[in-house]
Formats: sequence, structure tokens, C-alpha cells
Amino acid sequence: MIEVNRLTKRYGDKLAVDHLTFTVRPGMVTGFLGPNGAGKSTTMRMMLDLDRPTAGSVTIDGRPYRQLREPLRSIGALLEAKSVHPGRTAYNHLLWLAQSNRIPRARVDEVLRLVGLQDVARRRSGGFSLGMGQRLGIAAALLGDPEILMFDEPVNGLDPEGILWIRTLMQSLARDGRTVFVSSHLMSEMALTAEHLIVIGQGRLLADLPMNEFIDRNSRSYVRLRSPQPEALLDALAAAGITAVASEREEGVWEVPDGDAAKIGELAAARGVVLHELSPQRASLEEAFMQMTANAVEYHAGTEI
Ligand SMILES: Nc1ncnc2c1ncn2[C@@H]1O[C@H](COP(=O)(O)OP(=O)(O)OP(=O)(O)O)[C@@H](O)[C@H]1O
Repeated sequence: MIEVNRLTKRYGDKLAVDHLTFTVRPGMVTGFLGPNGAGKSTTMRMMLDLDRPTAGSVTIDGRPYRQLREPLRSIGALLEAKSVHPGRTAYNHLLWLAQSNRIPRARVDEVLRLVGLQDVARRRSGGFSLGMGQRLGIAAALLGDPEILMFDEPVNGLDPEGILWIRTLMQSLARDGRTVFVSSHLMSEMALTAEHLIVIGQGRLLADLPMNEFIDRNSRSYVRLRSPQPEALLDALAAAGITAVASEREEGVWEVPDGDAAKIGELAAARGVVLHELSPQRASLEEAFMQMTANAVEYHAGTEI
């Protein structure tokens, strides 16, 4: 379990992490979401004592990181920045880490097999592809067989096979009863991986809730309509007690929240109203996430060219 209590980090006049309080529990994958610059990496670095909080605290199974005697046995982490010496082989990199935490040499071969790097273990890691580098980072995180695992943007730059592999691995670690904490700025990826969500924006907590609750709340469905006879269409719907609202995003488009497309089509046909579009829609989770974090995005892309 990871407990974060009023955690705060200030860089000059920038408040990167702002009084964050949440708990990451065992037995599930917890997704840590936020737009770029939200403070995810800074929070994770403070969890590992790589950065000192301005205020507040983090504990790993009840203790601050620096009080853990052999930290790799408690918490394993894959961070964004690569910390592998490029001239070292994968095997030697892991052996060096194992020895600093009194982990037996046999475990090095075990984790190399687990991540599928056994055949390239004696090659210098400087020549590794991005996917191989990620696998090596994960091997290092698993080395001490820790109960807590933390991954910062683990699927960044990976191909679909690599993404699927990491997702499956995280879920199986959670099924073993471990605490798995993974950051991402992609809602769609998290929806497939995590059971619980922590969302932050500009260093502040925006949501802490189970994934299915987030999906229930945000998977708004509606019927999208376009017609050259909008007044006749709205009358036909109103007569049946159905309200259509003008789309906020597109002119000439109407939306019926939770509408039944077949029924709407029949009502229009009965009055001879021409329809140019009648389509059931579901708002995506990505859209819901973007709305939730809209006010907390650091840099918006311009819409004008
Ligand atoms: N060492 C530092 N010195 C000054 N500012 C920093 C430092 N590290 C991070 N920041 C700032 O703190 C804020 C949070 O950054 P952080 O990297 O934690 O965000 P993030 O959510 O991990 O973003 P991303 O998804 O882009 O990796 C940003 O505004 C960043 O510019």
C-alpha cells in the first residue's frame, strides 16, 4: 500500500504538486492520470525519495522510502528517464542492482526470462530498441519480487504487441495481490488496464474513484440528428415527449440524450420529416477525461493555423 498525505512540491514559484492525498491499494491496478505537466512524475519521484517534498509525506507499507532497508524488495519502479549505463549488458545491469539489495544471482536469470530478454542478456543495452529498454526496466523493477510496483508511462512509444504485453503483466501482478500503480496521460489505455483511477491536474486531485464508476458516470449516450426541416422534427419529437437539444459543438446538429434511434426514426417518418442523419452515439472516455481536466491543462494547443 502507498499512502500519500498532503504531498506538496514547489519548484520556485511553480506548485508542481499541491496537497495531494490518496491511497494506492493492493490487489488491483491503479491508474494515475493527468495531462502533461500535471505532476505525475514528480509525485512518483517523491514516492521513491528521488525528490524531497516541500510539505506532506508518502509512506510505503507504513514507512517512508528512506527507512526501507532493501528498497527493491518492497517497491519496484520503472521511471521515464533511463538509468541504465549503455555500455553495460542487460545481465550485468541487473546483477549490479541485485547485489546492492542482497538478491540472489539466480533471480537475475528468472526476471530476464520473465520479460523475454534471455537471448539478448549478454548484449550491451546501448543497442536495445525502445521496447527492449522498457522490458529491461521492468525486469529491474521485478528483481526484488516486491509487493508494490510503480510504472511511469510504461507504454510510451511501444508497438501494439509491447502495449498488450505490459498490460497483461500489470494485471497478472495485481491478481497476485500486489499493489500496481501506473501513470499515463491516455484515458483509453487506462480504461483497458486499471480498476481504480486517481486523476490529477496542475498538481491537484481531481478524482479518486473505481474505473467502472468513472465509466458509468461518463459514458453518456445520445442520438445525433440532422434534418433540413428542424422545426417539424422538433415538433414531432415534442409531441411524443422527447426533447432534442442543439449540439454545442456543431451547428445544425441536434442531440437527444439517452434517445432511442428507432423510435425517433419512426416518429419522423410518420410526419414525413426528412432526416439527413440519425445515429446513436456514445461519448468516449477520452472525451470525459479531457473535460474533467480541461481547466487544469498547462498548455493548450492552438486551434487556428
Ligand atoms: N526539476 C524541476 N524543476 C522545475 N520544474 C519542474 C521540475 N520537474 C517538474 N517541473 C514542473 O512541474 C510540473 C509537473 O511536472 P511532471 O513532470 O511531474 O508532470 P507529469 O504529469 O509527469 O507530466 P508528463 O505527462 O508530461 O510527464 C511541470 O510544470 C514541470 O514543468
